[in-house]
Amino acid sequence: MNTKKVISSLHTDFYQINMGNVYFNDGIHEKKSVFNVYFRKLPFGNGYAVFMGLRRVLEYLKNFHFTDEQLHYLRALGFKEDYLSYLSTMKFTGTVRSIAEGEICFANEPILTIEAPLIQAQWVETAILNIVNYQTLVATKASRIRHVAGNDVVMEFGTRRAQEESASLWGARASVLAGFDGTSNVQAGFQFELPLSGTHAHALVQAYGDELTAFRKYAETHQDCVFLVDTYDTLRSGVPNAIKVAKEFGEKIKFKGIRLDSGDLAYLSKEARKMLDEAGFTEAKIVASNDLDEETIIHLKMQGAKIDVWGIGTKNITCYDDPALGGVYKLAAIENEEGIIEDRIKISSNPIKTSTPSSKNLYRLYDKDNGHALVDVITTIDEKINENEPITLFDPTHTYLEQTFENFTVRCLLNEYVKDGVVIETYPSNEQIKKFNQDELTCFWEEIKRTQNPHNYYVDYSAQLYERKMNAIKVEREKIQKKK
Ligand SMILES: Nc1ncnc2c1ncn2[C@@H]1O[C@H](COP(=O)(O)OP(=O)(O)OP(=O)(O)O)[C@@H](O)[C@H]1O
Ligand SMILES: O=P(O)(O)OC[C@H]1O[C@H](OP(=O)(O)OP(=O)(O)O)[C@H](O)[C@@H]1O
Ligand SMILES: O=C(O)c1cccnc1
Repeated sequence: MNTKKVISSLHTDFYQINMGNVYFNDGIHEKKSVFNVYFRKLPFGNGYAVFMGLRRVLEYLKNFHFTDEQLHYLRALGFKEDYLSYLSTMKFTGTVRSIAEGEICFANEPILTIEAPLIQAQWVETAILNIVNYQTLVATKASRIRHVAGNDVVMEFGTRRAQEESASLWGARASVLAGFDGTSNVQAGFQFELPLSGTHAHALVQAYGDELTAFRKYAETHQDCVFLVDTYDTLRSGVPNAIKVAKEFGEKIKFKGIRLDSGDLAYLSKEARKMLDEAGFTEAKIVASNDLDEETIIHLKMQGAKIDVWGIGTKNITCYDDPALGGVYKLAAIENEEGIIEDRIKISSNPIKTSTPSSKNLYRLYDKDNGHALVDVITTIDEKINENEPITLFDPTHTYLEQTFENFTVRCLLNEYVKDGVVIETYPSNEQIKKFNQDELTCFWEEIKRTQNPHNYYVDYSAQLYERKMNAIKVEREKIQKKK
C-alpha cells in the first residue's frame, strides 16, 4: 500500500484518551473488546449506501504509534508517566473485519468490526468514524449521480469546494471508485492512480482578452482540446470560435469538444450540438458543469439536453444535501473476569438507538435463479447459513414481519483485513473495486436504486441474534430491578 500521508494517533477525541487512562489505571485496558461500526439511516433518501474508507482505515491502523513529541504533549496535558510509558509502545494489535470498499450496504448493518484490547479499540473510534462516515457518504452521492447519468461520462471537479485538502483527495477517490470516470484532482491521480481530466477556465480567455486568441494558444500547446465557450457569449462567440479554431488546426489537434458552464444548459447544449454537427464535428462532445447534481441531471435529460459529459463539483464532494452520515461505533461485547467474551448493550427508549450486542456476521442471500439480492442477514459470529435449507428471518423492529427464504445462494460480506495487528498485504485494485461495485449493483432491483422514494431492502436478524439481544435487555433490566 502506497502511504503518502498518514493520520496521526492524536487524531482522536480527548474523551477517548481519558477513558483509556481509566481502563489503564484499573488494569482492564487489555481486555478483549468488540466494537461495531454501523449507520442508522441511509443518506440522501437513497435506497442503499456504497461503503468506502477501508483503505485509509488500514493505513491509519498500520501506522498507529506515538512519537516522543506527541507523548510530550500528553504529558503537558497532565497524563502520568506510567500511562505515557504504556502508550509509548502501544501499537494496534487487534483484528478488523470489514465489508469491501464498493460494497452495497444498508442501515444498521455491521459494516466494520474491531476486536482489540479495550484501550486500542476505544482510541481508534474517532478516526475510523471520521474516515468511514465521509468516504461512504461521498461514494453514495457519487453512485446516485452515476445512476442518473446512465452511460454518459461523469468527471469529478469538486476539489476547490471540498472541506479542505484530504476531503478533496479521498472524496475524489471515493467518487471514482463509486462510478465516476475520473477527477480533476492531480494529487488524487498521482496518489491513487485515478484517471485525470481537465479543460480550461475562464481565466485563460480573460488573460488573452480575446476568445479566439485564447483558443488558438491552447491549441498550440495541447493536442486534446475542449474549449470553454461561455466567457462572453456562448452561441454568438464561444461556439463559433471553437469551431473556427478546430477547423484551422485540423489534424494538428484532437478537437474533443466544448464546455458549457452557465446559462440554460438544455437550450445551449441543443443549439451548440446543431452548430457543431453542421460544421462537421459530429464526434465533438458537449461537457456541462455548474452546480450539477442528480436532480439537475434528471431535469436536463428530461428537457432533451445534448450533454455527453457531466462535470460535477460542489454538490457531490460536499454532499451538499445531506452533509453527514451518522455512522456510530458501539461496544458489542467484552471479555469478562473468566476470560469469556460477554455481550454488552446500550438501551434506549428509541428502539433504533438500542444497540445490538455480540460479535456479528453479515450475509447476503441471492435468488438462485436470477441472482437478485433478496435480503441481508445479521447473525452472531459463529452462525453459518446453509444454502440447502430454508431459513426463516424476521424484521428486527417489527418481528411480525417474518419471511422464509429457500432456493438461494449466500455470501458472507465481512472479511478479515487485519489479523492480530497485521494488515493484509494485497489490496484490491481500483478496477477491481469499481467492477465489484457495479456488478453488485446489478443484483439489486431498480426499485431499490431509484433516487426518489426507493423501496426498502430487507435487513433481518437471525433468530439467534434476536434472542441474544432480548437476553441482553433482560439482563440489564434485572440488574436494575435488583438494585431497587
Ligand atoms: N435547463 C435547465 N434546467 C434546470 N436547471 C438548469 C438548466 N440550466 C442550468 N441549470 C442549473 O441552474 C443553475 C443556474 O445557476 P445560476 O443562476 O447561478 O447560473 P448561471 O445563470 O449559469 O450563472 P453563473 O454561473 O454565471 O453565475 C445551475 O445549478 C445549473 O446547473
Ligand atoms: O459547479 P461545480 O459543480 O462546483 O463544478 C466546479 C466548478 O468549478 C469551476 O467554476 P469556478 O470556480 O470557476 O466558479 P464559477 O464557474 O461558479 O464562477 C467550474 O467552472 C465549475 O463550474
Ligand atoms: O477541467 C475542468 O474543466 C474543471 C476542473 C475543475 C473545476 N472545474 C472545471
